[in-house]
Amino acid sequence: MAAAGEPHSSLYDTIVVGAGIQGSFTAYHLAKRGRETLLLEQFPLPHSRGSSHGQSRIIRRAYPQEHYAQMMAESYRLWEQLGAEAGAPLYRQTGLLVLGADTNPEFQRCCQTLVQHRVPGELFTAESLPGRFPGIRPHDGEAAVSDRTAGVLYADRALRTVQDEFRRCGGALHDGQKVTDIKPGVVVTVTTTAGVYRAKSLVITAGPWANKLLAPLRLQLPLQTLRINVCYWKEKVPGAYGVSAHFPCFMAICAPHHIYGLPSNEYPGLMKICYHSGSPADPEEHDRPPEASALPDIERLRDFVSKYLPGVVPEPAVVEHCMYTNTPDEDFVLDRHPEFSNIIIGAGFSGHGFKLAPVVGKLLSQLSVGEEPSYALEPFRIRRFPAPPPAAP
Ligand SMILES: Cc1cc2nc3c(=O)[nH]c(=O)nc-3n(C[C@H](O)[C@H](O)[C@H](O)COP(=O)(O)OP(=O)(O)OC[C@H]3O[C@@H](n4cnc5c(N)ncnc54)[C@H](O)[C@@H]3O)c2cc1C
Ligand SMILES: O=C(O)[C@@H]1CCCCN1
Repeated sequence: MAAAGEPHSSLYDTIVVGAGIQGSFTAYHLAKRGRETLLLEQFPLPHSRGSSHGQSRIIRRAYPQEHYAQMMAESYRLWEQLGAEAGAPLYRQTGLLVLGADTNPEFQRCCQTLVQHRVPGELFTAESLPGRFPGIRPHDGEAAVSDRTAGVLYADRALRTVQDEFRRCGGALHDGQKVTDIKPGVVVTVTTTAGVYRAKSLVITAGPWANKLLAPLRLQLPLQTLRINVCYWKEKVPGAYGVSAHFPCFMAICAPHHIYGLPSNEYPGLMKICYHSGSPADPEEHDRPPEASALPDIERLRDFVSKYLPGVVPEPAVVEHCMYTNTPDEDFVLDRHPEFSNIIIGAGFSGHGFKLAPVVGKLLSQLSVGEEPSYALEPFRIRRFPAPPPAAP
């Protein structure tokens, strides 16, 4: 086994490009199995220009799609295991409320998966909900279902922990090295701004930069990169919507996009409440201030806060930024490159991939060693997208 951080072979089993949560988990699973693994990251770590930074993410089993609800059972176990290995918990159970019109099909599918998977929780009507959670004011015809297993992942800590554990298992992590060229073949050659590396397989988990890396490999996925405003809102009474007051996470099924919130914790007195969409942006422009036309999301959030959360000031107190990489159906891409079978792609996590990263990493590691994946990968195949029209002559 290699000493921490030191490759001892010029030919790696696998190179993973991108040390966000998906690449870091993939590398961790590989190193844990004794594979010689190199994880490459373009920016010095930690950084906040991709999708995996920040203190919090929701973890939940309340999913309308069966395939995610199923994967989440294992994901919880793997998060628990990683926390135990590192000696620090990686999430806090707070519960989650899914709020929606009781006739909404997505709301009903969430209820069904929770029942099918025997997830502990309760169903509330618009009348019964305020008795239990006085901070939320639902409207007539709305209902809520709780997922008691849900909570808040400590995202920054989780990312650092999985990278530390990867190194502890003998993996090499080179940050501040941008991959500038990939030569496919039985042995893949990867050139960075600092060196040339070779491996038997390559995993690309480049977040919003995925299509930039795939273009020279003659592949473009239908990905849309969005800049998301991450908004924090002031509680009128500090702590009233806090984890200590047992306020849960929530996900409101609204059209055209959901609104979700996390109890106050990371910034005392501030609740994180966000819109599940943003404005199209190139990841290189992540830090550019938004144009006025990019703010309808904040208007929608103000309206939601004033209608549903009477104890929260309807004006964002802090706005940070993060990137989504969306597929048209918001399902992930977990697949082999159609031409180069030893190049594996993990992309399009569509704003909901953090909680699933332990399982995603396992699946990508299985694909890269040529093993049968533990879950059916049909929902995640590249071929579900219509082929792009041929380029004009
Ligand atoms: C505001 C917001 C809220 C979210 N909320 C939730 C939530 O509550 N629950 C949940 O489960 N998920 C949530 N998500 C989604 C989740 O955070 C993402 O799905 C996940 O972080 C995606 O990780 P990634 O590794 O694919 O991408 P990234 O974190 O972007 O990682 C990709 C990495 O690749 C590197 N890279 C790119 N190109 C190169 C190159 N050429 N050479 C070397 N390195 C390269 C990048 O620098 C980057 O570090 C949220 C996302 C956002 C933005
Ligand atoms: O993955 C999640 O749980 C959050 C909340 C809902 C919208 C997407 N992101």
